[in-house]
Amino acid sequence: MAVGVYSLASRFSEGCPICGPFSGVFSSRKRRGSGSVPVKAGYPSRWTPQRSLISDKQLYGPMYKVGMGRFNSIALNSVELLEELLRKDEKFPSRGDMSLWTEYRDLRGIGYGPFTEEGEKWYKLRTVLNKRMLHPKDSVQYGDVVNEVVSDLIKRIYHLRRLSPSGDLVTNLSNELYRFSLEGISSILFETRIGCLEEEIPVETQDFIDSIAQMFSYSMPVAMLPKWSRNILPIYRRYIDSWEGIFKFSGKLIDMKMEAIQKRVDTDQDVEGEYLTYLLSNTKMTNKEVYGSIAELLLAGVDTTSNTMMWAMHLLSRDPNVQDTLYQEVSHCIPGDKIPSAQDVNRMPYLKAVIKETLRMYPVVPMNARIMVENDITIGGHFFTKKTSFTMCHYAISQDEKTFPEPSKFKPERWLRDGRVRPNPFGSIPFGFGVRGCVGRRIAELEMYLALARIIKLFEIRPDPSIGEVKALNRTVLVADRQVNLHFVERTNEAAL
Ligand code: HEM
Repeated sequence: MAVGVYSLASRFSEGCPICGPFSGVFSSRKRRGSGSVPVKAGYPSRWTPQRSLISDKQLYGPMYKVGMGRFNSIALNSVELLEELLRKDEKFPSRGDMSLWTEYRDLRGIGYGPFTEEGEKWYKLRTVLNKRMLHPKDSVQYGDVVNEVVSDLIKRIYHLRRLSPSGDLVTNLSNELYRFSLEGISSILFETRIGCLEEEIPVETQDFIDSIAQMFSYSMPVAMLPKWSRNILPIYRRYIDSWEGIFKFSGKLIDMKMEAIQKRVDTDQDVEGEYLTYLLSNTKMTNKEVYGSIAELLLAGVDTTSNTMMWAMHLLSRDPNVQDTLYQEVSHCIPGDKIPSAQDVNRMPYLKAVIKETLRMYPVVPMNARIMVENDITIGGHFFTKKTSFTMCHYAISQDEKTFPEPSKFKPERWLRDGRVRPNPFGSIPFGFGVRGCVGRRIAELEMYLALARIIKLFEIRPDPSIGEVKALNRTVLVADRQVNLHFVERTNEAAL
């Protein structure tokens, strides 16, 4: 077995709130007769680490050490090991060191949110945040809000098509879907629209979008550079400025909501509202925690949803049969010009299967991490001391042909509950697992279902052959390696809006 050092820096994006990979040291001891854990050697040649996870498994087996300096981890690359680890998850699971994000919060006295908080405090925070968000019935209440945003997305698709020379092409779909997702999650979290789908994005909203992009792009250099360089190089200042921009924008919207609530309280009126109102009127949460949590929910909820939608449309455009089956289901369940409601989605199993299969082929979070904080642990017959960091190789695991025959084929029917044997549930867990799993799952699914159902009802989506073969890159989330354009060929007319 090869022995050497593997560069984690080229494998992970350390700004990643979900992987939390720059965390901890590991220490393993072999159990009698179990052999040692192989160490992965060499550097990947391109930024396609999710694909190299598949070849790693062939070279090193399902468990191997990856690391650089003090950043080490044990990669788990089989469904069995993944299940074993997650079934032993601790009461307060941890993904690892989040100091890159907590530093700014400490500097400004802002509370931590669900990503950055740990231990019992994290648990208490999640108890409040989960309500009105995590149960499938909770998401139903956001159906109308999401549908309003979907209507604007569809108007925008019509507008962009009209501008294109062929009359039906939408270019740079990722960018359009980013605007849709940010508008969608903001309208739920802030209970207000922020204009991302308008032709001219309002200046404050654009500054906010730029701040998010800046924060992610400066995370990497800030993590890599020594602390003493912060006063000399401008990078750290820019990184801090980006957080200022994020909190300035979200803080202003939260303050406006607080004022509105206060006015109602002062005039003895009932306080009614959606998620932010619920958080602000919840006595278990301080305002500091609301600021921290809303910002982290926003940051987690945009690229994840938008890239998944982009991959779904990309896959559908390349598979007319799947697209047609989806169209048949949607038009049967949603006759005429009716706008699908959150409840209607439950009558569309194929729609749900399309998203599930998209997330299997392109798990937007291709790797995730866990650190056993409290206890030593045995995985696959190997003993690891507490504080060991584990990397869960979701991308490779969901491409394993033992769990998913013909893994590179887009087959939504694998997920149908029509009597067939369904795959091992740990084979594809795009939203994570257990109490630390994704809090926004139901919201994300609702947004994707409602948008996709309406788009497919109105348009046949076709690929743009000029862009060539689209590959996935790991940039914290799985993104396309090029600009994706799609033809939206109209099935009916604009009156269906
Ligand atoms: C397709 C869309 C999405 C995918 C695939 C996704 C995936 C994930 C994954 C894999 C995790 C880590 C779970 C774990 O460690 O077990 C996570 C955590 C999280 N997600 Fe999502 N997510 C999506 C959308 C959203 C949305 C829309 C929101 C906000 C409303 C959101 C908020 C969060 C938060 C706050 C966490 C951290 C939870 C914690 O540490 O307690 N996500 N997500």
